[in-house]
Amino acid sequence: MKTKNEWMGSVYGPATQKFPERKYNFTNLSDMDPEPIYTADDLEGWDAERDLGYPGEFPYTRGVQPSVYRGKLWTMRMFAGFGSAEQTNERFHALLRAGQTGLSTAFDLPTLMGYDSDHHFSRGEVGKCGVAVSSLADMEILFQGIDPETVTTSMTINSPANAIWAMYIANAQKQGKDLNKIGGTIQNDILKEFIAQKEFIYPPAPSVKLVIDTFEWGPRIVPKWNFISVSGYHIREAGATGVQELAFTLADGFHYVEKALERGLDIDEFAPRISFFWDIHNDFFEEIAKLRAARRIWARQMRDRYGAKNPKSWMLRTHSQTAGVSLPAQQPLNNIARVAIQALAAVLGGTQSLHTDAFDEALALPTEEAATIALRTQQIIAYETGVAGVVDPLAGSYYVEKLTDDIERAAMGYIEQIRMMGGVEEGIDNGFFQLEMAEAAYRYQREVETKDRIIVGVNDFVQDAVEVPIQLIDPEVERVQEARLAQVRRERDPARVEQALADLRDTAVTGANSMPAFLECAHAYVTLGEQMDVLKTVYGEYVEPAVV
Ligand SMILES: C[C@H](C(=O)O)C(=O)SCCNC(=O)CCNC(=O)[C@H](O)C(C)(C)COP(=O)(O)OP(=O)(O)OC[C@H]1O[C@@H](n2cnc3c(N)ncnc32)[C@H](O)[C@@H]1OP(=O)(O)O
Repeated sequence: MKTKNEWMGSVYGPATQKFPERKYNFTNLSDMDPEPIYTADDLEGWDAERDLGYPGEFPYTRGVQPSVYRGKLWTMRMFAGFGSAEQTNERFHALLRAGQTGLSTAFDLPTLMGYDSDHHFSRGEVGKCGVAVSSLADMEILFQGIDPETVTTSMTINSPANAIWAMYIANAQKQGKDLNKIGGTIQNDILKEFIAQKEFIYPPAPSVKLVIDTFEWGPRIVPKWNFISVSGYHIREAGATGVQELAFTLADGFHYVEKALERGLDIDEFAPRISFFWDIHNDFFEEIAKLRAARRIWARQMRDRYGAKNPKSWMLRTHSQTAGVSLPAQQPLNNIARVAIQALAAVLGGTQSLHTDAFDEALALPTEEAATIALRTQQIIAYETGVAGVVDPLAGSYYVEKLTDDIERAAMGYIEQIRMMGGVEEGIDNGFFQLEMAEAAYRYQREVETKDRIIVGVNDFVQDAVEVPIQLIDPEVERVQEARLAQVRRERDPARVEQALADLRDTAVTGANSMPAFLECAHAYVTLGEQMDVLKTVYGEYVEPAVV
């Protein structure tokens, strides 16, 4: 048989002289330039036992479970939340009735920033991009009729994660639920807030301390809970390439591991409950290879660098979401096709949990119809295409294996660079992440503007605007929240509130684990804003330095 080079020289070369390659930018979204073809010659030095293995075994390239989707389909977990707790509770029930298999909560901006709905900073934003939760009273309504022992719930909350998690747990305790049985995830990934999304309150060091409190407390008290979802999603949405997303996110994950080890925690006690979250963009094979490379890097580093012995500590389990940033407002119905392709990549990449974006995402929060089509897209992939019937069906593809290797190598290059500069917190301080991402975003935008990269409906194949109905938020929600907060403040025990806040403040002064104090605050109906404010008196507030 000919070698690849021989074929390129004797067959491909002459053929493309006669009929030249299209003048098009074939690079993927990480600026890697694929060759026209891959063969066994590209896998020289590749070792199937070392680099691929079997599903459910180190290094987990092929998936964390031996049976992957033949055992259990990925969790269909649609991110939802708007308006009041009552309205979101209704949407949650509708999604479960439609066949969704887990819940995922979107909070409004005031909640994400640690402000109560009646704070003057919250005006105009209450219930807009998610649900408003200011105290246990809201949490009780939000999850009414949903059993925390049978439905796992994710909550996208970062700076105020400890307080919101404590409210969820307090609500379960009030219903007499067994904390050993309740499962779910809090995002709780503050590092990517400093890198990308910018929803921070305190400076990096105390913020990371609060995260490590959950690493210590979670496995002992709520053992089935994933107390972190280390997130590449927001890094990617802020302009990073796929390789940068992978590298920066894994570097964040390693940073948390190192901080937990510094605290003296046992790696095999906390690491099995670290989870991840990736953004799945348009380049189909790049995204599949990214997920495979992510599992392999995590497994290798956790075993060989950090000395974890429990195989569960080596397994990178992940949620994925189709890329919001890839869904333009122009010709929005085309986004249904984009989401289907991205979701297929997430599934072929072996995700554990998936959110599919609604086609109207660029315009507003999804309407119920748009959210249902997005869920149905997952169900079509799961039940009609056959892709869930064979484990890691792309293994052994010359291209996919080579790309997995290349992405692993490129991401490890970044991870080593970050380690050399002194770690993630140093990279935040010196603007490294921001500059790298800005450069990548600029390059991408230039490619779009010069039509070096075609986005259908945006810079080519354009047509007149198509109107679609959008979801509007009733401003009345602000009044509902104000009234409920007033009632909470009137009816709670002020002495208990005062004591709970004093105890929470003490943890910031002494460095003690804050979770017991957050839990008591939740039970005492201390509001979110009051809790965040008392910690500000010790930790201060973070002001981002200018990056030049
Ligand atoms: C963009 C937006 C914003 O900011 O605005 C956002 O951030 S939205 C962000 C939204 N984020 C999310 O929704 C995060 C979602 N994350 C998660 O659900 C989790 O962290 C996850 C990724 C680990 C997935 O957890 P999950 O419970 O859904 O799924 P798992 O795969 O862990 O499955 C549940 C249980 O079934 C077991 N299991 C699963 N598959 C198999 C199999 N084939 N054979 C045997 N057992 C299996 C698992 O070990 C586990 O058990 P056991 O538990 O006993 O091990």
